[in-house]
Amino acid sequence: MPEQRNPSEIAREALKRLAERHLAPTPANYQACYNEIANLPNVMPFPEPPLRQLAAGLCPRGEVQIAQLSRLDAAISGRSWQGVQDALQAYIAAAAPSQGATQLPHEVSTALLQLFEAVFPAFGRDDLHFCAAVDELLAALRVTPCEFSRLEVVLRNLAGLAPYAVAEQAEIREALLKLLHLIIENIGELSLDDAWFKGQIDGLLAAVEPPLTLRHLDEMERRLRDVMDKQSRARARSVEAQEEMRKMLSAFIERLSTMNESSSAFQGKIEASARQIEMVSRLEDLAPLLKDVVSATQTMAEETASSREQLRALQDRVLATEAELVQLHRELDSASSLARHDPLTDTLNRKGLDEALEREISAVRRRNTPLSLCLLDIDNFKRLNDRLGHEAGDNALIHLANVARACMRPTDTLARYGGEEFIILMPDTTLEQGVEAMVRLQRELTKAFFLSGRDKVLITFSAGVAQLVNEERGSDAIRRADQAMYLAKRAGKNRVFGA
Ligand SMILES: Nc1nc2c(ncn2[C@@H]2O[C@H](COP(=O)(O)OP(=O)(O)OP(=O)(O)O)[C@@H](O)[C@H]2O)c(=O)[nH]1
Repeated sequence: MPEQRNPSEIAREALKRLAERHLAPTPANYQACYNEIANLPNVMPFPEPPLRQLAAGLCPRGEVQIAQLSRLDAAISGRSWQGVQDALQAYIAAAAPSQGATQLPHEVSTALLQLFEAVFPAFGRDDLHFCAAVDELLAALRVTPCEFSRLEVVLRNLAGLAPYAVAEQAEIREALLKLLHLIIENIGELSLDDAWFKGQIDGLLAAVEPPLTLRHLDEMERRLRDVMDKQSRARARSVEAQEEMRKMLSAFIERLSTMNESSSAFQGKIEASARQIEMVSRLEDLAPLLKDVVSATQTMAEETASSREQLRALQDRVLATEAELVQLHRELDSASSLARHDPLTDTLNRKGLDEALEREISAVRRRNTPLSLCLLDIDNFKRLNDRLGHEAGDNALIHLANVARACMRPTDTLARYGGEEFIILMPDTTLEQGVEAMVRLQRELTKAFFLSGRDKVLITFSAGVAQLVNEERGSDAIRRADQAMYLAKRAGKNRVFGA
């Protein structure tokens, strides 16, 4: 039977053993020596505090690691070594894929799934093989865990089909554009006699040239609507006018035939009376015959007068309809003012600007990007008009619009706001960038002289630029730009001020 020793002796002995073995005097080492001397099983105390410290130092990435960390917490609380070991192994396995890993981390497969689900609808569902391969890929990504080997197979399959699907989409786009060209040209052919139509059609054809942006397409749709609107109004009115003319013509013909009938009846009556007169021998027999002739002549004269009257009324109506048609043509020709384009400079007019501004504002609010707008006013334009004539003034406006168009971004919009005032909408542009863009336009204008006959004329402008602020209405931003432009004029003209 082993000798029973008291705890204070064991404690002293344990201290001596620590010193003999040159062990660090930690509680764990002391406990181990004590147990050894006392013949107790050497149970390691559960190191909860350091394990908690370790757990607190871990930075989990992704749902799997977060789950394993709470498993580790639970294992520490339950003082389970096995639990701690399992949780740590799983935590490490869920880290970024190392060489030899066979599964895609969950967060990566989820992100890929979201990306592909957003991108693939753009390819349409025309190509059945491609669609099947896409569905396979999405299904593989939806499986948790997502195996690399499976993913590789479906990706290879999809990569083989993708170039054909992309090429097909490009071909479809090109074919649609060709079709659109054809339709527009055809509309143009039908309306070649009208200069307004011709201008709109040319604009439309220019708009369908690549690069094709949503703005281009939107612009094209609006122009096409103008053309269609004008055509349908013209067609409706000319059908009506034709109908009126047709009715008038048939009334005219009817009238002529009645006149003809009554004059043949008159002729017959006169001839009969003449024969009877030849046969008459007594004067008293002649009197009633003459009376008949006089009354037939009177009736004829009355009918002729009324026919003349009716024909004159008909003629007046024809003339009125003709005048109405001329007026209609005039109205239709000025329809461009109702449309969205300024006929002189081919920039947007006020109506077009309002629509474009609304469109841009809702786009910047959706995308949370900046929008700047510039109001520019040509300097001393009255003097230019007075010196060189109104036509030269018009050409100067066209020149400015052309130079502005050439140095603006394709996404910018140019509109004629008033006589010699223009507005430029600049999406994705801050106030600073907007001011820079306008200074650039000023520089371009000094290089691109306006030629009036043989005179080189330098056109300058003053401008105010405003960046749309939160919830601000377009009209308020224009007002701010206008005030800044006014200050630029006051400061000596040929300047750009930010609002
Ligand atoms: N040729 C031409 N002139 C126009 C047109 N629209 C407006 N104008 C003229 O532009 C001139 C503008 O004159 P003002 O408003 O005094 O401005 P300004 O002479 O440019 O003077 P500042 O703005 O102070 O530099 C007027 O004479 C208008 O008749 C147009 O379509 N064609």
